[in-house]
Amino acid sequence: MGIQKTLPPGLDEVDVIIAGGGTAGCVIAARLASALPNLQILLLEQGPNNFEDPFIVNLGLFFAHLMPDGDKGLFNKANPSRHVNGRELTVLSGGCLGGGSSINMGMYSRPQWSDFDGWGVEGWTTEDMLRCMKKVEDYHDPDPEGTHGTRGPVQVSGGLYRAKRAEEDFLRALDEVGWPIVEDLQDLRAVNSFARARRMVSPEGRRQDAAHKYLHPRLSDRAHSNLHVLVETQAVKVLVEDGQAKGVVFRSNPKFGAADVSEKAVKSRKMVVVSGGCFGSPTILQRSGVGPRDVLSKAGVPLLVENNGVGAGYEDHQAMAYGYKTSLEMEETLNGLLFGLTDIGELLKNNDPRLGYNGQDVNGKIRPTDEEAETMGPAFKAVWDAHFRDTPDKPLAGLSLINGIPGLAKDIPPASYLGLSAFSMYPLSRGHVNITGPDMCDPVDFDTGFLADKDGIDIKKHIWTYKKQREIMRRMPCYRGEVPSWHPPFPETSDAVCRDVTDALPDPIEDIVYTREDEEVIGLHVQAKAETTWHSMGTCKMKAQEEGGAVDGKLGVYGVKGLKVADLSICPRNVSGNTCMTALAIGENAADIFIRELQ
Ligand SMILES: Cc1cc2nc3c(=O)[nH]c(=O)nc-3n(C[C@H](O)[C@H](O)[C@H](O)COP(=O)(O)OP(=O)(O)OC[C@H]3O[C@@H](n4cnc5c(N)ncnc54)[C@H](O)[C@@H]3O)c2cc1C
Repeated sequence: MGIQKTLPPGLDEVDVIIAGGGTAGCVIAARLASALPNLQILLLEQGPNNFEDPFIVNLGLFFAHLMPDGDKGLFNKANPSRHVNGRELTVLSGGCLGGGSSINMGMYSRPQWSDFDGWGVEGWTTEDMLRCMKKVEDYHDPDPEGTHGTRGPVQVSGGLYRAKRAEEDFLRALDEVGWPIVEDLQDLRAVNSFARARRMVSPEGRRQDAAHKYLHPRLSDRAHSNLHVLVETQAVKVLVEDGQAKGVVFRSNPKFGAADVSEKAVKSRKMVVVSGGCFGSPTILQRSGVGPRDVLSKAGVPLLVENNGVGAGYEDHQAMAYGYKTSLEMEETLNGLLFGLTDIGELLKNNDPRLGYNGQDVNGKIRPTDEEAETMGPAFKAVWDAHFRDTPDKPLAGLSLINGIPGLAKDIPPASYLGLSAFSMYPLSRGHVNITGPDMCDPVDFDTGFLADKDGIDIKKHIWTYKKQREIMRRMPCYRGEVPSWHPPFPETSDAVCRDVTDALPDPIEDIVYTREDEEVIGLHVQAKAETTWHSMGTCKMKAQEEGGAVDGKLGVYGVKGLKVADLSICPRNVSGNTCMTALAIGENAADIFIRELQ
């Protein structure tokens, strides 16, 4: 049937239903359809098709999806929280075919070696996941450690464009501060180092989303008549009968103007895979009657299977972004696009190389020394000893040089800014994603949990990172000061106060000395400004049920036969990297597991 918006007559029963056509979902649907040609595979995606959409295939237009009126993303609104100054954060997630991989910034990043091994689940070791990542990748750059794949569908390259002056300035500053620059930051081992960034783009600059790389080729090759895709179709709930998944209740998504939005059912003979991402998966399960007793009772959904792991333990990499003034020319940066001054039509007409550029040229993963950790107080030291000291590959923070103001800047005039984004790799704080009623349109009770850990350790991590990143930026030859609204408001009397400079800082450049009061100012600024990195995960964790897990090592939902979850919601613990490659690798590993079970 290919891609449709309504289920064609005669297709009211299939073998496998995949609810959610995002990053992992597309991989699973494609792999199952190829490996099991005798099985009918149906993929349901709540958002629109993404095929050849210029705002998707051109990575450089990613910022359009951040706009509040974007129709390819889902804007998940969190509850107000005192831990982030009472703000109601909005966390964007993928909302079209290809999910997050269709709208993300395409930054290529992978976890550290200790991450997957640390999950402690058979079949999900780092060796297992490295095999899956290699299966995903077609890596175009030097690979000194031999950890990358070259035969997978997803091309990884530098693309066509780099902002050379900012990149070289930043590398020079890194050298001055003493951070090593390595060839490959993503070899699963590199830490306390930086590298030129790679992107999930082809060498010609085309985005490598999961739908274009896995799904669309199979839908057009005439060899996969068993693969069916319904877009603009919401999976409302899984039909669970006698402890077994029997099908899915769905409806056309009213957001796209369908005339008939009544609920219908499609049956599955063998398996239902929920792959709705960190927000979609727990809410689909809870509407199905699978979840914590109190949540379902409050929402008025009859409890079929008590499963306390569904919806609990939400996490993200909490991010800070810092803006800097520079002597760069406007056209050496992406600020023209970010401030809406560049004519996108012209870029498209001229096939401008910046269309394949995500504005990130250098990335790093950094951690303090044991001695530095010691100076950050006994509570920090306890966390350090428990989570970091014996895993020396684990960074505390990820840094990226951003070739423009790192966000939607309404409060400052257009100019040639640079940004530095710094995110916390393993935050301690946790939130939740729960339904409040039985219907698709009932609001979701979403708590990010950001910065809510009892000893303020997540804030301390950002304070340490703030100081480190600023010392790099101050040493860039093009540095001309900080953008005050994108920095803590240090008092005039402080060494750390933000000032414009008319030239590069003269040598020797001394590190800023921060007082305790300055650190408090940074901490308050973090609470006022911390944002999502869009790396939501962990709301259906794969771990023992008595430890709060929702699914087992074969991704089976505890208490329901034939029901699986496969996306970033299954991550039992965080990973130190941007999460798209992890989601793709989860899709590959899940597909292998399901194929073995379905054969
Ligand atoms: C703006 C943004 C920028 C990012 N930048 C980067 C980056 O540069 N590098 C990187 O590595 N990672 C990045 N990420 C993160 C990465 O893309 C995601 O973590 C990853 O794609 C998530 O994969 P997933 O399979 O878990 O979920 P998704 O890809 O979100 O898939 C879930 C799918 O399920 C669908 N769905 C949800 N509910 C339902 C329902 N009820 N019925 C039917 N369908 C449903 C959704 O529409 C979606 O398509 C970014 C993410 C975003 C949003």
